[in-house]
Amino acid sequence: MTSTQNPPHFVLFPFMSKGHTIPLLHLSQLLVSRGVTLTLFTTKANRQFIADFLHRQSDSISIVDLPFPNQVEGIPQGIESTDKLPSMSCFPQFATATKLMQPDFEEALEKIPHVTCIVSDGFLSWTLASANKFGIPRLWFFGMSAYSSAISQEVAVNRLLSGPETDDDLITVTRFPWIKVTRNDFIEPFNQRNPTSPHQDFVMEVTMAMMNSYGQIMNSFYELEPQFLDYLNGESMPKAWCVGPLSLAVTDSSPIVDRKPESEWIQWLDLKLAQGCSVLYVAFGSQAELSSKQLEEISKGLEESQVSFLWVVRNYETRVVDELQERVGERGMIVREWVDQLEILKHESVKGFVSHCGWNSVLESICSEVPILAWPMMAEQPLNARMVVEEIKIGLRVETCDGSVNGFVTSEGLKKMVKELMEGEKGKEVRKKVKEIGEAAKEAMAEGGSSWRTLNELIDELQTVRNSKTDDFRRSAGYTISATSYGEA
Ligand SMILES: O=c1ccn([C@@H]2O[C@H](COP(=O)(O)OP(=O)(O)O[C@H]3O[C@H](CO)[C@@H](O)[C@H](O)[C@H]3O)[C@@H](O)[C@H]2O)c(=O)[nH]1
Repeated sequence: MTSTQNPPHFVLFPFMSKGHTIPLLHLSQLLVSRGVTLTLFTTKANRQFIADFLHRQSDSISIVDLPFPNQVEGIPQGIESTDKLPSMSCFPQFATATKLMQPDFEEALEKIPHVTCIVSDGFLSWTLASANKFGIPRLWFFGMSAYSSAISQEVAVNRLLSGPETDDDLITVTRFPWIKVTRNDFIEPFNQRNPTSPHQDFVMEVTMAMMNSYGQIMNSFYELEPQFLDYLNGESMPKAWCVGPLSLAVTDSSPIVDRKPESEWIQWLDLKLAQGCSVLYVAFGSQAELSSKQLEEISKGLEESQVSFLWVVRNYETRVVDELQERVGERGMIVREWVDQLEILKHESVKGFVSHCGWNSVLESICSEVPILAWPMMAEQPLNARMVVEEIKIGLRVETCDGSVNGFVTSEGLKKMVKELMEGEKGKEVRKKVKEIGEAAKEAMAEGGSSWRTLNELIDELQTVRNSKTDDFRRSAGYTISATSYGEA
């Protein structure tokens, strides 16, 4: 690292959603191990989760909690995290409400001397205005893969979704012609022929802030998706810095991770290992919503597959899962609490993962060398599922009854693919592949690896920029893009 006047101090502001917060907490750990001090912004109700995640004794991290806006239409009082929302349809109101935090954020920012940069979630686009006010470079973090970012960009720029007759027609992605997508791979407002909605305004604000920021931090590693990362870095976008998989920041000797006493489910996994049983882990992230009918089919499919399974459920109808637990006895375990997913995936008995393909889950599966049975449910998950199955080939896909990306999955469709993943020939192939990619991930994060070097370069570059004579750091990045020029692209 270059010798400088002021030691590096990063401000981190994660979005109030577990899938967006956790990777930034892992990044905190990597930054602290490189001598960076941090101020982490959150809200009062999220503080405990963050404090529990990080070691309380760490002098290098200060947590500042800001009040979450009161009386937001459609958001029940006291809800400050997307996993607690009554429904994900409230997401646009929730995300838009965060703008009201800007004055408090700026008041707190004023008191922090010598901030090197602000790393904030892509959804907190208003933090760019705050960063500009204080002359601080802003980087955004989304927690998406380069693959899904690149495909989404190509599809939007070339207006590929305005063409197909049906939502399941295959569309060739212009710059990546071996990749075919459908309109069903995208959520609102991206899947609309002529997107016009308040959600679309929110997306435009996020995009404009991204284009006028210093760069983005990506939770991925170069060797996993070189064409897609080269594409993003070749376009007129701020630079993407690939510094992951961030979950590899957690090692058994990690200084800032709290160790918890052994949980009931880890004891159950130990027992399964001793009995020589392979376990299927089933989890759909922190915010997926399942209908009662779909829940019944999953229960039936898991029961009839005859495999040992550990299923982590969230806010689901308890009757269905209680009955399943009774029927399968000790062959299966259903957990309703927040678990340490990484610890589960790393357990030697776990040999398969039925996943919604949230990007953190995909990376955690890669790092634990566990193949995936992909069942995308929302957000960019259908694209992640395509990447997992068709591009990097570390997983299979559940069968939907109509063959559509987001179709209903029957117990038969689930059972058949669970058996293939755990016992079949295709399962063997993806298991071999995920092992290779898992090893490459560890190399990328180890000393001298691509992600290790990139993070060092990023810290050095930001330090140089901040300690240079000019305050206009944006000039060195060489871009200022207006809403009009993006709209015309
Ligand atoms: O009981 C639990 C449940 C979840 N997790 C962790 O929570 C995170 C969940 O992240 P992810 O697998 O990405 O799922 P979501 O919470 O659904 O993530 C949101 O954010 C991701 C990153 O932007 C997107 O890829 C997803 O589509 C979006 O739904 C992972 O680190 C899990 O290990 C736990 O540790 N314990």
